[in-house]
Amino acid sequence: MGPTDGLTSLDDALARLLPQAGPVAGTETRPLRQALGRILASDQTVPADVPPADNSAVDGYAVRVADLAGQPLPVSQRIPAGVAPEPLTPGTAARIFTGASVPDGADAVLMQENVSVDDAGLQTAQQPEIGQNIRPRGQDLKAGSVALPAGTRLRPQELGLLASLGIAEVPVYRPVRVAILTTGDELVPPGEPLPPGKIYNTNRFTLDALLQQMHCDVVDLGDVADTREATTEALKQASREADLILSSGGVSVGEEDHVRAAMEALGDVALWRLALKPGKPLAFGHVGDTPMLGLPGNPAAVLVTFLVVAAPFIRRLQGAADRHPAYPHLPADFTVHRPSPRREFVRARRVLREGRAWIEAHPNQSSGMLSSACWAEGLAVVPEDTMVNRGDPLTFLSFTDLLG
Ligand SMILES: Nc1nc2c(c(=O)[nH]1)N[C@H]1C(S)=C(S)[C@@H](COP(=O)(O)OP(=O)(O)OC[C@H]3O[C@@H](n4cnc5c(N)ncnc54)[C@H](O)[C@@H]3O)O[C@H]1N2
Ligand code: MOO
Repeated sequence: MGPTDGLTSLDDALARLLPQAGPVAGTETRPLRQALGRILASDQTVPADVPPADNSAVDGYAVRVADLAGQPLPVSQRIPAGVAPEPLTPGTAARIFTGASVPDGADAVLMQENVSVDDAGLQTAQQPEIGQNIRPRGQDLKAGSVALPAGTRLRPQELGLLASLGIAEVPVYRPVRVAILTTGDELVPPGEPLPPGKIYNTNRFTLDALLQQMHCDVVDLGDVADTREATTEALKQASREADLILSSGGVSVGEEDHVRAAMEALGDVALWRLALKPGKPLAFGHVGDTPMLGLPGNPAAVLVTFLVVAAPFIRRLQGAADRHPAYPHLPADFTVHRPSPRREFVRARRVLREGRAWIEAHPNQSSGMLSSACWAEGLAVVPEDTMVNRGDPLTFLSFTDLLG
């Protein structure tokens, strides 16, 4: 078999994999301050109009527009924010402040910069429209409507919106538990001396941090020796404790690559080898009933396969609604002369040149290299079997977009 024969396209792989991930069973109620990043488990309806009353958008004077024919208008009341006003006495104006309730009978608010006020009352040359500078009751949200549907990820603005409804705690899905195991006899934990032939374990830290950013609970099974027995034991433990298992390394074709064989023996390997660069040897299957993604060992392949395969899978386990973001297409400031049958995710960043944004690719795309991922702010997508000339538009996925 040639190096690209029998590879599954990324789109086919995702189409097979994602429907297998449904929301985890189990919800919990969280106070707003402890709900950041979590996924709403039920629709949140609006209990009462927001804002609850017509209120002023400016500091100034509330008037009835028709009364302006009889200027000057005496100032009959003062309405700071937080006070319930009296109805506006006909033929008068009310001093009012931003956010304060507009009195019944008033139909516009004049900015204080546009009026003069003396002992006789208020005068203005303005001809306000009806409703000017009034934020109407229910402008933000109407009672009974759905403010946020189930499946919404709670960002700072959603938490603020829930507070504006008077909601103090929300039902959210429980965190997804993801087990990580890193395999390889060459691995040494950082902080220890490095004997000849060894390298520091990189992927354990990248994966742990990616999962933290996705608000998952991490079950860290640590470094697993390159033996069938150790791998089997670790996978069994992972399947008992986690909703998803992520491993790094040991999925390629060498005889030291035990992960795929152990996975097959304990469950199944439904998919192996994707038309993806980096990340070709990725394996998907199950250990018992627990889904598992066996990511390749190369550190940049771990990052890319997590972002493009594991992250969408995790979002579904979390109960997050599907997203269909329109990613920007930007001209490439690089070339690809040799088309590849694997879709390539190129470590890249945006640069301003000639008055517009271009995608600059790191010159070294080795999948063993993380320094290019640190230089980058995202991934440019080079489609399968495609040459790239300078200026050709490519999709740019920022790391932030991919983790959202
Ligand atoms: N004959 C073939 N060899 C390889 C193929 C192939 O198709 N035929 N594919 C290559 C590709 S592409 C990749 S990617 C790697 C993936 O192999 P594995 O997933 O089995 O990973 P390992 O062999 O265990 O490790 C690969 C590489 O990554 C380093 N590594 C592993 N874990 C860590 C870690 N936690 N921290 C830092 N670095 C790690 C490991 O030392 C290796 O250098 O296979 C190619 N070979
Ligand atoms: O698919 Mo591998 O991840 O290129 O190095």
